[in-house]
Amino acid sequence: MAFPVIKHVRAFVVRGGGADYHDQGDGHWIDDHIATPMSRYPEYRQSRQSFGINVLGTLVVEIEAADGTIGFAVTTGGEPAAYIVEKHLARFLEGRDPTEVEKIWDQMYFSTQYYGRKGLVVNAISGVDLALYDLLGKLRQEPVYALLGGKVRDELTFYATGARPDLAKQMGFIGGKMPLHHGPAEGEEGLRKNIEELATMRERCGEDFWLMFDCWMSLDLNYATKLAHKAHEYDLKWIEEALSPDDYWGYRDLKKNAPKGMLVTTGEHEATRWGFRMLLEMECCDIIQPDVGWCGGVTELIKIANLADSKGVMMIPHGSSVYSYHFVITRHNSPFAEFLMMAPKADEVVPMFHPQLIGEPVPVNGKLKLSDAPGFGVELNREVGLHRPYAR
Ligand SMILES: C[C@H](O)[C@H](O)[C@@H](O)[C@@H](O)C(=O)O
Ligand SMILES: [Mg+2]
Repeated sequence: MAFPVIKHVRAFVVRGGGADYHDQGDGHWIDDHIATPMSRYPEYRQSRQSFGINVLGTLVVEIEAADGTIGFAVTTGGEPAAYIVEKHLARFLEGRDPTEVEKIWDQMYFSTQYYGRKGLVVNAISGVDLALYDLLGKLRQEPVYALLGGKVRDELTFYATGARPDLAKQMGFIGGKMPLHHGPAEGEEGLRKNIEELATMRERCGEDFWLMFDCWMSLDLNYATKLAHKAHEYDLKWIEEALSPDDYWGYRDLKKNAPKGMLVTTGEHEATRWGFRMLLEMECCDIIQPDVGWCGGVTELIKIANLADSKGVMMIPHGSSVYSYHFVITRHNSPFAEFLMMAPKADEVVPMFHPQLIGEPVPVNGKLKLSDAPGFGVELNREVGLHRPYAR
């Protein structure tokens, strides 16, 4: 079966929520005194937007085939990522057979290795790779999960990330991951407040509901160890991304220090098979959490997930809407998925990448059956104000 060649690659930017889901309005739980590496500076402690967590905005990648079929994807990256797509990556796609996914990925990665390897450049590569999978699904008239080997279960089961695990339990989620609000700079008082918040949620949620802390890279090994042991009293299921993504040695030690039965997780700011090989071979964590829009896309996540599977480590992608759902449903070592509560008070289920994806599915009672619509099963909302800063 011959496929139409790729004619155009276009990169757009969009502001206001969507794939850059930290780009929210005032009063949102996701920007309310959450501990970060910048919390050591009091002026940057209350709001992550104050230090620029939302500076990039959303990157939209569109890939148009010669027959007019368009695949697209959204991720975090904004104008700098759009520049990389238009000025550097597009040359490896335009005029090419869209089924050459591995060769295209290889050329995108190794042509940018001298200035990329992780972060923004791999976000851009991920956006292109996701758009290519969406295009392939539309050309083959198959959902992406069918391109990845098919479903291993009928539906997805979710935990919820947000400030209100008690409400998440009422909505049918299997667990609630809370943002950690106080880091080492706030001393013993901050540590006490963290534990008090956990104790309150344990009281409201009962014994069996999963509760987790998301520490967003904010801690040091000693603080993380103390937090884990104090939280063990309230049956914290996992402590997430406690340390810097570069501190593989610290994660190795935290996994040894953590109470028996508590999971150590990380990976959302890690990238490529090589980064995750380091986490796995140094035995840094019990669950890896790559974001498919940041780690290299589907093509790279296949390699990452298989590495984890070979070591008996769960791979639960960081919340990335349909882009992770289509992957998770095909993997035995991904038994559940993350859903990020994007309602400002975390009190209702709204589409994670709202308003960018038309037809974006959401869990109902904590579960979701994916449709068999082609590609990732969503369409781009062209009313969101697409801007193409580096049109060619
Ligand atoms: C809730 C966390 O602080 C982040 O905002 C969240 O995006 C990420 O860490 C997650 O695991 O969902
Ligand atoms: Mg996280």
